[in-house]
Amino acid sequence: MHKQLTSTLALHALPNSFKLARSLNRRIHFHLGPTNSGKTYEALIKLQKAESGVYLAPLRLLAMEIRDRLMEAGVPCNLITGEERQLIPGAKHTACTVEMMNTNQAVDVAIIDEIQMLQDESRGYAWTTALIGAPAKDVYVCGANSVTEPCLRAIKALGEQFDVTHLERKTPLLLEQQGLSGQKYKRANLKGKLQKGDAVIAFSRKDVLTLSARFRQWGYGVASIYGALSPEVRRTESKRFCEGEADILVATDAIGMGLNLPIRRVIFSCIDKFDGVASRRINATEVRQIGGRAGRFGIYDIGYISAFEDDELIHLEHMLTTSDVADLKKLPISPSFPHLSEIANTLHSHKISEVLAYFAERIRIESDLFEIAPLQTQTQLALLVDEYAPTLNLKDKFLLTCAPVGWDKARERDYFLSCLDCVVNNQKKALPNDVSWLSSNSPKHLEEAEDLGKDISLYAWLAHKFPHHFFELDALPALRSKVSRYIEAALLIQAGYRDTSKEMMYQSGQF
Ligand SMILES: Nc1ncnc2c1ncn2[C@@H]1O[C@H](COP(=O)(O)OP(=O)(O)OP(=O)(O)O)[C@@H](O)[C@H]1O
Repeated sequence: MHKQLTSTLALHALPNSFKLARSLNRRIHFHLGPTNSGKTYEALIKLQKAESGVYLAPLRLLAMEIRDRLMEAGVPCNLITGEERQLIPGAKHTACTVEMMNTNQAVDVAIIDEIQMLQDESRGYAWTTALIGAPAKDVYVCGANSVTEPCLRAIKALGEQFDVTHLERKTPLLLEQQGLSGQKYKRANLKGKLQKGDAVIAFSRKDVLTLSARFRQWGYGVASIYGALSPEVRRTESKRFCEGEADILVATDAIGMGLNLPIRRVIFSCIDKFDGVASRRINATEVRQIGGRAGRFGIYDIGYISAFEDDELIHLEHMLTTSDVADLKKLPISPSFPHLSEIANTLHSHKISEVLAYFAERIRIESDLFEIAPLQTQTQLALLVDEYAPTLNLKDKFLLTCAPVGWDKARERDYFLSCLDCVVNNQKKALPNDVSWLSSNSPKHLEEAEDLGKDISLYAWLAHKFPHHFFELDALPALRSKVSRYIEAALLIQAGYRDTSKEMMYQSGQF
């Protein structure tokens, strides 16, 4: 049965399923290089001048930034993400998140940004689809040089024309000789060492808030950016830093992609990051991507990287000099609904988790170019969907497994389940409540507000897939904006926590 299924699914023939792309005689231009090398800048000029085009973004934030940029340049541009469709009459340009690419609409120029995201376990497959299926005569592929080899092999196998431009950083990047706090970390040693244009990097929300509050007490204007903040809030915070209202930026690696920030020096407050399983040292890609943000071209002549402690600089130096070429031999692909439907028919199963598990574990493709992506997140959501919505049809179940939900976060999962309940019982679901504290001046609901922001995002996503059940899309922007305003105000006065994780480790003698 397995063999028969594999040949029916014909995954190795994936490129042929993008008929429009195959018919366009595409030329692929690889613009590869480190951060701040101008690789996106050059491609954006081509996009702007083209009759029609699409920009494929890794984040909603970046899609918004590019849409604004094109509009400011007088080029009407649509914005399409999982959460919104802002269509401008007559627009021939679109900025969208990579998963929203329209494979049936030919354009002159497409930009695929941050191609190194092919390495991302849950979303990498979307970059494969973009690379193989973007329906444009000229496709600009921008990003780090870390995944070039499997991309080039795929393009050569397609027989398409390509060129590769390696770009260099536009400003030098220097590692400082001493950590801010010297040999051993002491909180008091940092005082007076920070300068305007510094970005202090921490790897948890708690540390970002604690350091932000402390630096504010020391008299600095501070902007804060971390993953749980919506793109709207991140943009406001980044604007405060860009316009000089904030002297210092405190951020997680959420600044690694997508924002043009006038950073003079990136300072790592620690070099360990919890990656969901364990704490580990930050790797070469992370150090380059985050540290490389220093020395924005046109603003600073040199970018600097530093750390709190001298010893941490040794690791940073090592990461800046070792190769960051990824161990990615083949491009990840994930199943489309017709694939899964085929498997479901063969297995006589109505369970999406069973079908996905079969795909992930049993389907092997004989291809030098492609391999099945790890489908862990989707499979976990599928288990929830089968348990709580067993009667839904397979197509709806499949859609729900693609929802942007952190299945391992209890609160996010609970909200998702409450939405699922409405779909399965054919009920309507209102937007989350406009709670009274959103109108208050107290920062104590900051975390709740971040959670509310995530629920609103999921609601928006569902409203585009199941508009009958999630019917309040029109009221959503006002609530979203109220939540953002609350968070922005709270960030300016929040008190943080007593100690950072590094300080707690020192106190507990773990160093
Ligand atoms: N030739 C140029 N003339 C003027 N400004 C430029 C030029 N090239 C790049 N820049 C500016 O330098 C900055 C970095 O450029 P760009 O965003 O293209 O870099 P990148 O290599 O894509 O890096 P990142 O990964 O950080 O986005 C941007 O602010 C961009 O506007």
